[in-house]
Amino acid sequence: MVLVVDQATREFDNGNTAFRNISFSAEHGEIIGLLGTSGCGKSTLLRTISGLDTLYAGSILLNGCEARDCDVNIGYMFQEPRLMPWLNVLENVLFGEKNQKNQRKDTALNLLELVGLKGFEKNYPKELSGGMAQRVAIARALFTSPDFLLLDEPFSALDAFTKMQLQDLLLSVWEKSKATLLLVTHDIDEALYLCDRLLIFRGQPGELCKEIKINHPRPRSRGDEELAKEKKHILSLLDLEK
Ligand SMILES: Nc1ncnc2c1ncn2[C@@H]1O[C@H](COP(=O)(O)OP(=O)(O)OP(=O)(O)O)[C@@H](O)[C@H]1O
Repeated sequence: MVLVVDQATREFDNGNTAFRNISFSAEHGEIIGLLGTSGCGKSTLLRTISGLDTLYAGSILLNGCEARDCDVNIGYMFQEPRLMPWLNVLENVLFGEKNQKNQRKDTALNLLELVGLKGFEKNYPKELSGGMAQRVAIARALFTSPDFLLLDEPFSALDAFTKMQLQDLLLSVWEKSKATLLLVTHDIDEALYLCDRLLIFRGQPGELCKEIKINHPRPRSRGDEELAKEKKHILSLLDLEK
């Protein structure tokens, strides 16, 4: 197991507890979806796994090393692309790279081609559509060849068509990189389309109420009847079924 979360809890100074006694694990190359109602601690959990938030109780092991202490290669994507407005597309992908050798530049250019942005390397963020900017964010997240890719609602601000395109793009880059993916999403269809396993969270503080294995082979069909049944099941777990 490349990720082992054991009885993890995050309580803030003001008394808020984001999540409580969470335990799960992930295998190398798995795509895990984190689903749950608003405020049940999904984003905070992702931050603690990334090592950005170190004040958790319990244990979070990444490749056998405690998250707060280790230096694992992690890519992070958010709902908004968070690009540097004063840097062009290529420079955004290369941002933070100390070694400006041509080889790294080639890696960035290859990634931009992979995400469909060949020819836009010199454009600035304000010249891009929302979908294009998120493509840059994907390329940037993959630039360091991360072992783990953490995605916090990465497509939720996009229109339905762009969202579907980028979901397919994510799958195709994952096929090549085989990073372990953790995807926070509110979109059950997206989770069922992309993930190998879903973790369903509930409550405030959030607790893990169910793990669901999605055994469907890829490529999956978005209209699949079995997945539609699974969606109904998830809606009932979240008390959202009408
Ligand atoms: N820095 C903080 N200080 C105090 N409480 C916090 C802090 N960050 C998050 N929380 C609390 O932790 C809980 C979980 O927040 P979090 O953003 O992780 O939930 P979420 O499931 O990602 O929500 P959403 O789906 O709405 O984005 C909330 O009650 C929130 O108020």
